[in-house]
Amino acid sequence: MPVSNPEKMLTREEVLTHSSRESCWVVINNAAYDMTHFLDSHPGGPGIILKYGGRDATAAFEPIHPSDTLENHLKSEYHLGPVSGPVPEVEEDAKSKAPEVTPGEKKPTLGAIINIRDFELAAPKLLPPKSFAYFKAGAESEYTSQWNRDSWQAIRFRPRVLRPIEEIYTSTTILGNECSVPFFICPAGGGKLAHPKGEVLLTKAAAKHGVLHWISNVAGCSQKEMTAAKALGQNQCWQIYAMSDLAVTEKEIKQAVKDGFKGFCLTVDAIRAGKRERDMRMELDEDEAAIYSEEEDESFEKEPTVKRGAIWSSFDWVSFVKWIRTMTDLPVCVKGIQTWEDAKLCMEHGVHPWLSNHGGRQLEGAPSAAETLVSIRKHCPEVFDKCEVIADGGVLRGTDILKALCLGAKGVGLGRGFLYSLVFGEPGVNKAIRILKHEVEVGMALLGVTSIDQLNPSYVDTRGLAFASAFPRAHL
Ligand SMILES: Cc1cc2nc3c(=O)[nH]c(=O)nc-3n(C[C@H](O)[C@H](O)[C@H](O)COP(=O)(O)O)c2cc1C
Repeated sequence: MPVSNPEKMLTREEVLTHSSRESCWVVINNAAYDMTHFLDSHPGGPGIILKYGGRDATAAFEPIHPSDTLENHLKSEYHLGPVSGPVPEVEEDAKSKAPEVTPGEKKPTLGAIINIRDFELAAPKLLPPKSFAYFKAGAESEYTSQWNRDSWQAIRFRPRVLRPIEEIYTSTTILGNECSVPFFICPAGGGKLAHPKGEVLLTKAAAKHGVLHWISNVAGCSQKEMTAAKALGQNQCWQIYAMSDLAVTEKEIKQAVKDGFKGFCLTVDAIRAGKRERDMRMELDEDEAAIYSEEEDESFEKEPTVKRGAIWSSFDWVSFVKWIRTMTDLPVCVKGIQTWEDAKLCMEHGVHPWLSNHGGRQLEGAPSAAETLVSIRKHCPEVFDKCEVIADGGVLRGTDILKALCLGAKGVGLGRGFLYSLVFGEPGVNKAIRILKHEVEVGMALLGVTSIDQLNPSYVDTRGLAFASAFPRAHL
């Protein structure tokens, strides 16, 4: 039962007694919250809240929840009020702590990073294993996330020589937004697992370099914080997971329009959470597991790895477009297009195809964006004229970006690359952008082009893609 007088200062002793399924309170930033009625609605499951029952959960709560989460999702009667003294925290396991430096070992430094893969190699030495696993995880055996990378490599260039190359221009537009480079920051949740300030640092670095930032509606920072972090004239776009409570999503979209966001995408490849086993193993927690007896073990009955609320899965092409067009005339992408047939449907419905398999985190065995680009070119090349095709997945290099552009992509996104760079804060993201821009420039010069609009399919040979796809490399 919620306490009757929310103004009353709660005592530490009182809070400590509410640690069961029947009455579960947690303390966040010195205020107590009654979670009892929210336990079964929590997207991450009840176990994790019960673990913090009667305890201070601030350290576990803050990295994964926007600052307005409690205000938005927990009824005000369950906001119990301030607690008079410190409440004990739960001792975190080693998987939740940043690794200690062993004698003789050096922590990776930003100065030593020379490519995007270096950020990935540095991240597990700086991040708690759970956080790294969340970023790195792909679905099931992770061959799709690996295949995303391999498929860019399977494409070869056809460089042209003896062309005068003086200045190189990397600027372009993506959905009408001026961008200094043809790559952008993909929407991704979990930024605060990389850095306490989270996605606001991504947006600051993006502003500094004229890079488009596409912000996730399940980012660790709230919509308000992301808007506040926006520089004057900066282009930000908003990614939508249509949540099962559509009214919440509608409110966000309307707010994003008001706040001057420049475009939207609906992510459609995640109506269920992919089975990310790397992540699941990290989440296995003996304390949580002990809360249930063997008979009560309900794992695999519900979504096992979901970290967000349930998704509205009843849209079809017509109802989605009708719905979004009641709220905005801005450019809209459908993120998660994996076949030429669906790319064509995007064209027919006046939206843009975003070729993505969610970084291999959703359907194991899904095609890479490189493959989908090739099949659109073969079956319905008119899509490239009528729409702006966006691509992401497995991009590590400026040359990967150029290959996608040669095949018709207008903008190329990176998810993990920027999350790993965020481990070094804003300077890390700045460096990632500079590295990619440098690689794009060098690649363009060596290909024999001086501006992005000169890139076309004659600069690539995609024959190797079909052979390479026959031999995927699984990692788990
Ligand atoms: C940790 C993580 C969180 C992500 N969160 C979202 C998200 O909230 N919304 C979304 O549309 N895509 C999300 N994605 C997918 C990315 O937008 C993008 O499609 C993918 O990361 C591209 O592949 P890459 O990581 O190999 O670059 C996420 C990806 C990662 C790795």
